[in-house]
Amino acid sequence: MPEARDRLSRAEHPIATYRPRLRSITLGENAGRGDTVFFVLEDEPELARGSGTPFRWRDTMMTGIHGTVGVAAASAGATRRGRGVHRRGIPGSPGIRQGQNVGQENISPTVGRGRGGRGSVLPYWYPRTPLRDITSVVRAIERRSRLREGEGLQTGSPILQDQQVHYPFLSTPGAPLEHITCMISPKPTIGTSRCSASIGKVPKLLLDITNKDEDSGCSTPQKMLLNSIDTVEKVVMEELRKLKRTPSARKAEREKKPTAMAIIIDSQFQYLFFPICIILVVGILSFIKKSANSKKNIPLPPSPAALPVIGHLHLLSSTLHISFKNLSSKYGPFMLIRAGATASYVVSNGAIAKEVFKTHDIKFAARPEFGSSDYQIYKDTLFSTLDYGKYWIFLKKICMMEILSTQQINRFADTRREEMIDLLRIFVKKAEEGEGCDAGVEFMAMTNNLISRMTMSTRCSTNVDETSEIREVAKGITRISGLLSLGEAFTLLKRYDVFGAGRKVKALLLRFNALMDRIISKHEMEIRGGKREKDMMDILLRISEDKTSDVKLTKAGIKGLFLDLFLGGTDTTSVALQWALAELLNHPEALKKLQGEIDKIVGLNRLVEESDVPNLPYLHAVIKETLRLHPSLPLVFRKCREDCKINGFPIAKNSRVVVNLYAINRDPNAWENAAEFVPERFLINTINAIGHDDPEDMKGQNFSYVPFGGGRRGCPGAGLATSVLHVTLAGVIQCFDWKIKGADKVNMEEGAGFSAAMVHPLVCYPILRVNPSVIAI
Ligand code: HEM
Repeated sequence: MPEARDRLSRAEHPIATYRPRLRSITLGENAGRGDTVFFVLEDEPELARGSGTPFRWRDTMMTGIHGTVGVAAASAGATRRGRGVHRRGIPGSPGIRQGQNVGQENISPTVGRGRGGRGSVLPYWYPRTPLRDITSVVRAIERRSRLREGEGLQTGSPILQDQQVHYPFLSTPGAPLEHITCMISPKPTIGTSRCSASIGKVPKLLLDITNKDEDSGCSTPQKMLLNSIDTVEKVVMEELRKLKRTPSARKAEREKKPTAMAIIIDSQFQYLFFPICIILVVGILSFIKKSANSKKNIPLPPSPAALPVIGHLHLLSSTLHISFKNLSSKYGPFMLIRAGATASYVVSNGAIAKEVFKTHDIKFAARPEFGSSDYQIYKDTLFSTLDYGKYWIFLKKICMMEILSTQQINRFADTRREEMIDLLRIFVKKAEEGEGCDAGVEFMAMTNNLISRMTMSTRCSTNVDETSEIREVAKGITRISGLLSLGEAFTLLKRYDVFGAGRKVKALLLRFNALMDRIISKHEMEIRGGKREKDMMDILLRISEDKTSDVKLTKAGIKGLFLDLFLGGTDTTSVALQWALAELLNHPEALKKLQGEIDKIVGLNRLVEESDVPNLPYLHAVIKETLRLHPSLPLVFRKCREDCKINGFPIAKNSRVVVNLYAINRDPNAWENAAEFVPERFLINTINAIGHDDPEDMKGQNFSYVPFGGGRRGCPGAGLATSVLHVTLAGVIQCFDWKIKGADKVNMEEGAGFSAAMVHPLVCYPILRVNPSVIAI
């Protein structure tokens, strides 16, 4: 109201002003008996005869309907100040022409500034827009009355046929006018069952207002009029809102809108239609299963509030281990997390990890099925994913007694040294050229060469055809496995390989298969030619020929084991080296301390050797602290083989358990300043919770420190990995000072994927600090 009321400056009674032009009309069935009376304002004859009415009908949507109608004395049933039904209902309708001021249709075109000036038929304070609405209503009433007189019956609104007014909330053009007519009619019209009898209260209200206006002398007439308009507006808008909710209005709205289904089917996303349906079905099934479980009163560990279908997926980021850790600080060290249809018990402290790795070791000695399994041509031979059973035990024995035994690792000490020297030479070259290098890339090349040489006596850099192809395959598999985890989340969805990741893995594995066939035949030929046993392939081929063994190692078995050695042994070790160097660069005092220790024990005149490593406790501490903060495989997946209890909660057979090594290694209840890089914590010369002097502490016997997992399925490559890590880092620190490229600190952001690598490449400058002749074989 402020605008209209601000305009009030002089008292003038509207009824007195317009009485000469008022004409009364009666409506409804009782027309003639004076039941419902309306006052209609007629055009002033001299203006009506002119080129246009002063009401500017031609400028509004009511163009061409001029004639008798003006304003009912009490402004029946319309809104004021331009907020009327027409304008609100029809954005951009032709009713308001461009350039025409909104809410000004009552102003005579002859009056420049309007408002009660000469030539205006309305007092200056009169509200501007309701006129059209009121007029259309009154015309409707008039036509209805005329029709009744002519036909005796009314079956619909005559206004519908000629006015074609569109309203946003009803699809039928003009329907609201019909409803307004109904509102104004004191009794429902015969034959129009659509209007409720209850909405006929508006006319009575209007009459009350009219009478009150005439009688009352308590306020200025302008205020009375505006108050009346307020009241009428409220009632009419309320009635319109009710009409909007009628079944017919809703039905019309529904017919107007396309369904979500139609949108999906018509759109470019139609290929997502079936996956979405499947996801929904899976979600519903898992929900039913969950509620069935809760009805059975099976106690469940704490769990965040889940969403239908996706469960807790919305709480998980691509760095899953960090999301789990954050959730565990809220929901405790043993929680239930659902990703789509897959539920996992997540373990985040050493005490519960001990139950999985030690107390119930054999019950958790299996791996859950992964999304990739259906596309895994090695699914029955891959050591790391095989179910616990006779064949897995047989392969584990081969790993621990033959290819990854301490004896075998020692046999390859020279190979490790050669590969380390090659790496250091690359850094010398960079130092001489003053160039920066991506240390991560160089570490990766080195571990690849090392594994290739140990497994099949070939190097990536010298045998481009074979080993670089293996490297490419291994990298591809690791990368795509991230995609597979989505199908994994929706267990049923993986069958459909929605994202095509399964097919890509299969293609890579077929490449690997062909490559391995070539390498195996080459080795077989060499063995037939009397070559002595040199590498892991020779060992495995010998075992495969063993007729006395009750389990046979097939060619497929050899390939599966090799794939595991490549997948498990390259990324993990190079990523750990990268983190170790990055932490040392961010902690120069630790770097200096390590250099001091190596200088003291080894000096600057010879290159550090594996035999020096036991005398370098700070080096051990640095590697341990690195693996504590950055375990290369931060999550360990296990499947429960028998019903059992963990942390007091019953765990059903086939349940999936995820041990979050990352969270355990950073548990603030087990570690002081858990997130800080403090290698000294491993130097304390007493048996403490961490067990520094416990030689088993890297083998998963101390369950607050589990970088290699634990129990039967713990990492079989831990011995090899630690040998490589110690001597390589020692050489890199002994021979060079390091500067970070372009910043004071290395960005330590952790990336997604199985091997928690650094997000940003570790680009740094080596500065030689030993005589280059030291770096020689
Ligand atoms: C820093 C280096 C490494 C780290 C941090 C690491 C960590 C791990 C972890 C956490 C597991 C899962 C253990 C569990 O389920 O409890 C694992 C499994 C495995 N690792 Fe490693 N690993 C490393 C290096 C290696 C190397 C060098 C090899 C072999 C050349 C290797 C071969 C394997 C294999 C074959 C498995 C599967 C064992 C099974 O399923 O029974 N790893 N590793």
